[in-house]
Amino acid sequence: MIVMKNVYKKYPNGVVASNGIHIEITKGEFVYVVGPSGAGKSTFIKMMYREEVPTSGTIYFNGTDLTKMRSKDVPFLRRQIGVVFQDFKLLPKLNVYENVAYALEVIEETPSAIRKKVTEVLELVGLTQKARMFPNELSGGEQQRVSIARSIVNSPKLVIADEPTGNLDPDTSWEIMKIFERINAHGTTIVMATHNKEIVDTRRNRVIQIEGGLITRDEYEGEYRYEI
Ligand SMILES: Nc1ncnc2c1ncn2[C@@H]1O[C@H](COP(=O)(O)OP(=O)(O)OP(=O)(O)O)[C@@H](O)[C@H]1O
Repeated sequence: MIVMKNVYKKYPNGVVASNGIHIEITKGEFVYVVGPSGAGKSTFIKMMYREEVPTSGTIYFNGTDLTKMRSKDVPFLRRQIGVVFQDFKLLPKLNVYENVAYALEVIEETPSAIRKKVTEVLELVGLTQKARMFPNELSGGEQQRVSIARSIVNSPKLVIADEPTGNLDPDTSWEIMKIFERINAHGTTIVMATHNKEIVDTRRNRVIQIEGGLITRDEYEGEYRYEI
């Protein structure tokens, strides 16, 4: 699904955030990305949905070379990838239903298809009863569930999450984790950057560790451990 070959990324300020990354992530995998702050985790995952472009090297997403992709084709790529952030990034003036529906309206789905899909994903994340509420009326965990619903409403092949439990208490983090596991069980690939040791050590999955812009560990059913 994702293949990175010799990916190097230097920001304009001279910081090298990827220093020769090789990786392959296969359809259906659940992958944690761990490593110390500033290691290059966000840069690594931003390059997967072309939020950042490498300085050199190649990145394939389902056979398409993202480094050669024209800007006009980027929206098409984004429809195949759902993204979840630590700070939710919901639209404050839209209610739960509208926040999720928005992702489909921009791609001009029919109203009946939108209703069907939004209803389904709100059910999946357990927010059917809160569909008419606004983001500021929701708890952090509920807001994150809206943002997950929004990320999957297009039925993406890949969901990328950057510290999705970073702002949540431990119990709520577990609920969010279960939702990601449910999505993964449907065959969707999940790539999740996280600092949550408890989750990584309890729900064992592939662990890719990044330090200083390099992959320093890649283990199946790995632990969280890294030296700070
Ligand atoms: N847009 C940018 N411009 C310049 N430097 C950047 C930019 N984004 C990130 N960096 C730098 O690149 C390095 C890697 O950053 P990145 O955000 O990828 O790390 P991270 O592992 O996700 O960190 P954290 O766990 O703190 O989120 C850091 O030194 C950071 O300051």
